[in-house]
Amino acid sequence: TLWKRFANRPHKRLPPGLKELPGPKGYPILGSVPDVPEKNSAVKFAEWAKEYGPIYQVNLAGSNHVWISSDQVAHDLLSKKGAIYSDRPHIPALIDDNRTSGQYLPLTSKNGAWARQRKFANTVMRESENAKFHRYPELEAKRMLVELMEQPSQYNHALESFISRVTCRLAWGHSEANEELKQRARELLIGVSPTGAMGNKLPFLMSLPDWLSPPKAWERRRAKTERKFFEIMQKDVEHDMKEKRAPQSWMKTFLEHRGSWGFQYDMEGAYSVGMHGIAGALTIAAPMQTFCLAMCHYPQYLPMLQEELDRVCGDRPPRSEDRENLPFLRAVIRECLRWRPPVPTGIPHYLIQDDSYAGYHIPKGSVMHPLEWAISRDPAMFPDPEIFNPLRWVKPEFPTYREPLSQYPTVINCTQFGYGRRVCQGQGVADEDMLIGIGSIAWLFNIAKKSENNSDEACSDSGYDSQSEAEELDEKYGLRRHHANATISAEELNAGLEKSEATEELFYPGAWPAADIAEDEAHMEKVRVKTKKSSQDLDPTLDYTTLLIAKPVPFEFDLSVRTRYLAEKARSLFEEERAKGAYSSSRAYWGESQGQGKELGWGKV
Ligand code: HEM
Repeated sequence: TLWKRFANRPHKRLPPGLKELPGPKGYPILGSVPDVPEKNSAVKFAEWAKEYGPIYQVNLAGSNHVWISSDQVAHDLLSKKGAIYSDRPHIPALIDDNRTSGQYLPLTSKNGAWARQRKFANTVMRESENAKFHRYPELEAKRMLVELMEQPSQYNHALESFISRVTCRLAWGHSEANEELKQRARELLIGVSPTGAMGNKLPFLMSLPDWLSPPKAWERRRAKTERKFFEIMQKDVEHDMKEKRAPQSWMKTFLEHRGSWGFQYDMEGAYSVGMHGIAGALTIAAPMQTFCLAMCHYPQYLPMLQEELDRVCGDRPPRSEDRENLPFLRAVIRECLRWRPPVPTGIPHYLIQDDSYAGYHIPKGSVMHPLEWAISRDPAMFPDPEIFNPLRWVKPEFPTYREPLSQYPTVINCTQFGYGRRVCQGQGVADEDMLIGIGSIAWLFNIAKKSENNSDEACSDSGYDSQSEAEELDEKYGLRRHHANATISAEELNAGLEKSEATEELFYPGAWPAADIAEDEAHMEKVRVKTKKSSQDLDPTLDYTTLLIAKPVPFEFDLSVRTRYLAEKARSLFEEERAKGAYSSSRAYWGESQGQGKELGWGKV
């Protein structure tokens, strides 16, 4: 009986007529924990889906986890049966119970706090969307471009700052707290990730006194610092409102109608705004970094993107109004989300009563994972799913093509934002940030794999008057130059694929490519074999971080301005805003060394 108690199925008694979900057997007590790698665990769960089907269960240290790898099944359960599938599982590493504390909307169970905070969030999101997000993304994109020109090797820092400054402005009206927000986001991500805080791997650590359990002490300091930070941010906006100088923000909207949200405890508004700040800062930089990675490995698409941006935007970076005229930019962004989903294992839902599906029993208490990694690789919907191919969204022969192209492709309502009642509330923000952020980068820069051949070739259309002037200016600005390819070589067109499959040279710009990469079955077989083999040898396009939100591990690549003219244009746009006092520097909230060794401050990450 002891064996049975710890064996790999929490519910052995099945309701009549129903079968048990298939799944790996696992080991006593630990279940399948030893079989799940920390790196790319989503790939492992997707491999199991090939073996056990689109819905299967896995025992992980005694709790039942159900993995869904089909959009249809995810909709049938998580959306259509939202009444019983919309709670959240318990996260052991947090000191306050995430399901009931009302501190973090994405982690709260379906209760009163969730309902009122979601309503509040809907209002503020709609309000900022209608105001084109107060142009904060466009303003911060100008700063990001200059930072990228100054220090291209710090690209991930510049991208994350862009996102966190925009989110900071949206949440509290200014960008001063951007470094603090990034740190709050990092620490919370560690706290909630199964591969992060020790308390999630060994929950008993959270029942010990703090002095005996460093992970618990770490979490207590994190939670206290976060609370204090949210409190300071709210007070600052209150103060600015009194002085009549508060820019538009979610916090300002909250305070203007303070009594009308139905919030029930003192800090509920502060947490609600703060949580949205954190959610924004956490997520959007991931697809932006994926974009850089994809452009290195599939270089055939950047010239197409630049042709579109040049045609539509000319000598300025993209603006919100350009959206409908930039279908290829939207296709590239949509493909970044599909190819490397920012939340590859999905954010789990929790089942509150026994259920059944297609003759299978799904026990109450199951943790339900919509496995984004697998859902976005369904070969019927996404032919050759391992390949980054934005054309699948803009060429009619692909199943994902949809008209009108002024609206589609769009990231809005895509599976990467989840399912049913818990669907992501920041989709509009993410959509805008990615359009402006990724569009601005592609407008100004060439991105290429680090290589000696392609870094310093002279370029006739660069806008430099002479080679020596170009070199002088590059030196002054610390820039590297790279010219846009007018002709895509067969090698580039087939980047990431087998060499033997080279297609003929293709001239661009002018039209969508005439030739598709990967046409015949034999070719695809090779691609698949290569993908599989290289994932074992750690394919560089699979080198992602292991926390719940996955970003490419920082990598080296060539980031170089396309022309001097554009570089100068970008600089003058930035200078114009700077002269108006638009950009403040970051503020340190906890004194020296960000409060190391003190009661409040940055925890070790
Ligand atoms: C590329 C960017 C983003 C991705 C991929 C993403 C993805 C997700 C996913 C998968 C969920 C869970 C849905 C479910 O449970 O079925 C979620 C929930 C949520 N997201 Fe996002 N998100 C992104 C950006 C944002 C931003 C910018 C914000 C806020 C400004 C935000 C706020 C939220 C909130 C509040 C929830 C919780 C909704 C609830 O539980 O009821 N997200 N997001």
